[in-house]
Amino acid sequence: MRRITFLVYAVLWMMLISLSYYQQLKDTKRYAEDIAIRQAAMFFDHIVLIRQWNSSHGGVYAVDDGQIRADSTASSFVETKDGRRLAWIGPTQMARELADAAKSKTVIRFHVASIRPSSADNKADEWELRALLAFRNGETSVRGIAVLDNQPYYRYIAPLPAAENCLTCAGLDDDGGGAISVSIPVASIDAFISERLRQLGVTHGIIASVGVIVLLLSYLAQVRLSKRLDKAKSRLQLAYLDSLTLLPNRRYYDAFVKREWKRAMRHQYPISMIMIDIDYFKAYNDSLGHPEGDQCLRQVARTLKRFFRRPGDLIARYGGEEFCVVAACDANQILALAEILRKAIENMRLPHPNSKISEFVTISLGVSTIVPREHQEFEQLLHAADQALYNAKASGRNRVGR
Ligand SMILES: Nc1nc2c(ncn2[C@@H]2O[C@H](COP(=O)(O)OP(=O)(O)OP(=O)(O)O)[C@@H](O)[C@H]2O)c(=O)[nH]1
Repeated sequence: MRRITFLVYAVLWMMLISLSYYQQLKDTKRYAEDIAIRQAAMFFDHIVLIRQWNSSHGGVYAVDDGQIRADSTASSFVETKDGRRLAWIGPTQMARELADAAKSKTVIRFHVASIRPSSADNKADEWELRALLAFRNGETSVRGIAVLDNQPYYRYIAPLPAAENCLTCAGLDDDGGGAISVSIPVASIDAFISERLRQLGVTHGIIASVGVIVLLLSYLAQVRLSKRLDKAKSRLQLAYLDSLTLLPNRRYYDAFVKREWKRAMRHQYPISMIMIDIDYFKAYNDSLGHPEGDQCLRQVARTLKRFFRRPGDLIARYGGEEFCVVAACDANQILALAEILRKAIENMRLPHPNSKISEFVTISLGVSTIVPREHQEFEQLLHAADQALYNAKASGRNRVGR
């Protein structure tokens, strides 16, 4: 894993965790809102039940302790034989009383709201008014978040059941088009879910950190592994590559030629070799110096290497200023290849001040081809190529010998 890959994975992981955190946060808040609204709806049902009970008894009388805000008309009060004063309380007034009690004793608010209120207490606020109008358009309940006394509240409102409205129309008290709204402070629900939100944050933080640590550890392990591999590779290269020309070395050549020899013997196809020697290289070194000689070897190697791309072919540095080619091809093909190599070096036009045959660096080549038989050894191929090289040198250099 490269550093950029690690960073991309880490960023993706963090994005995934953030997305999950955001989604769960949203779900939890929506769930809390659902619970609050459900609670409000249950509250609504209770109030309706109490109103219906009151209404079904044609209102109730309670001892007038001076706290009850009964209708102030004289007919709203009666006196018992024992001299106690009783106040008459209708369903709407009863709801008001309960609303006052809830306000002073709980965080929940409820309100009997009406478009045509029988008292100022029942006047709908802006949010309720919109809901009351929505009921006229067929809505059965309205929920939402709205500000009440400078505080956000989950709010639920539903119309009073038609039967009860009808009873109120009959004269118990008059809240035509009435509804009851129940409001629960957002803060009370937030307090309820804050622990869950904290847990969500901690869990996601832990999962995110563990993921990043695992990624980091696997990245570091991979870095260590690739360092080891690089070391092993360079050790292997040192063992099988010639450090000057970067061509395979003599050790690699030995293993390669033995393997190819056996394969050629098994399948009975020809195996060929070219021995290559730079002409008058001692004179080159003597005139231009050893470092220039090294440079010349590198350039010759680079040029020769261009012609060897097939996996079955090999060019190696045999030693000193000698190179060796092994190829799975016949005598004509190896002869043609050798001639191509000779020309390629000549065409480099690398100045050779002390050569007796050219002003440029040239090579002599010896080729040999054998279809290996059981009793033969691969050295025969080498000896034949050596002999051919000797012939090329003897007959004037810068040529291919056979
Ligand atoms: N600069 C340099 N020279 C090398 C290296 N390896 C071998 N030589 C030189 O190559 C020269 C080979 O000389 P000889 O074997 O006499 O052959 P030659 O001078 O090329 O003569 P012919 O092959 O007969 O044309 C020697 O002087 C070696 O020192 C090397 O790695 N770098």
